[in-house]
Amino acid sequence: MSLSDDSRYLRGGPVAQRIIASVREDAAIATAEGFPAKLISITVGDTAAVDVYVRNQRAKAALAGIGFEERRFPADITAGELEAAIHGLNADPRVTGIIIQRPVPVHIPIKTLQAAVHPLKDVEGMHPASIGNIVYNQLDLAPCTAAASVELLRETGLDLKGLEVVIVGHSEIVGKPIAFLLMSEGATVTVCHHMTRSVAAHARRADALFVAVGKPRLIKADMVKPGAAVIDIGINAEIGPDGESRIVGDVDAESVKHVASWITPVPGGVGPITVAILLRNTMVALSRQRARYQATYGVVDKLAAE
Ligand SMILES: Nc1nc(=O)c2c([nH]1)NC[C@@H]1CN(c3ccc(C(=O)N[C@@H](CCC(=O)O)C(=O)O)cc3)C=[N+]21
Repeated sequence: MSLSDDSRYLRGGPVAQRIIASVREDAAIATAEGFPAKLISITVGDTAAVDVYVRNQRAKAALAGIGFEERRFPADITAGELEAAIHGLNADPRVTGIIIQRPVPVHIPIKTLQAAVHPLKDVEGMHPASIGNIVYNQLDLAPCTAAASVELLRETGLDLKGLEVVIVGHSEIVGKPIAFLLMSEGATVTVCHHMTRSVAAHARRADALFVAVGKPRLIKADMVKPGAAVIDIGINAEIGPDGESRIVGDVDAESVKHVASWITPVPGGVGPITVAILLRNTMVALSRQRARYQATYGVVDKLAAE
């Protein structure tokens, strides 16, 4: 059976399309009510992985009926100048959401930038106040890649309650939020990282294995439990046998597909859903902003009318 039509492949495209269709309906209603959604992307310097992501954001935002603007800043900008730009966007009522594309140059502390975005405009869920929500089981706006990976696991139909999940990689933006999302769903979660003694020993116990470390083909067939679901979040650029640049994940799909019951292709797996979730988060941010506006000024309007 060929790779592409093998039913063990969990493909992200159809899931992304479903999410975008629903976002499109919400965005059309909000626009008709006078609240068009607008997403601002902030890029600092040049990175290939960011270019792919931003290109897809622009295309899918257009499909969904969400405004999209890219602000590019040179790599030698200061943190203070960037913060000032973010404060300007926070204050602009036409701006619904702000995403700061990672990575940023080393002289800029990403945490400071993340914290500068107003929590109501934080469409990535990476502000310390937003990421706290997922600890409290409030899951409607979670970091995009993490939420996308969990959506793809849902496609298996596996019951998440009590599921043995192992996550390889404990980054703030992927591994840690996946752990919290799945704990909220009742899964039993193990998180492995660079100090874990035997990643293989943990990985082999997993009913669902998530991998987000950025090492091509790290996960081989002998690290996977027969029948497991393997969610590959890696995005690594490498030169293929034809001399062309290509994207590969962290899982050795060729060997793992003979052991796992489900695996996610790269590209075409988690990536497309990540973009769709970003747009969904933008609509969640918009409704929170409208609710805040109503709570603040609705009272004033009512008093004025009396
Ligand atoms: N603040 C921040 N948040 C991120 O989530 C973030 C980031 N910065 N910086 C860059 C990485 C990378 N990333 C991608 C997401 C989707 C695709 C994507 O759409 N991939 C498609 C298309 C690939 C293609 O067109 O070649 C796929 O995998 O099928 C790619 C890359 C998010 N990241």
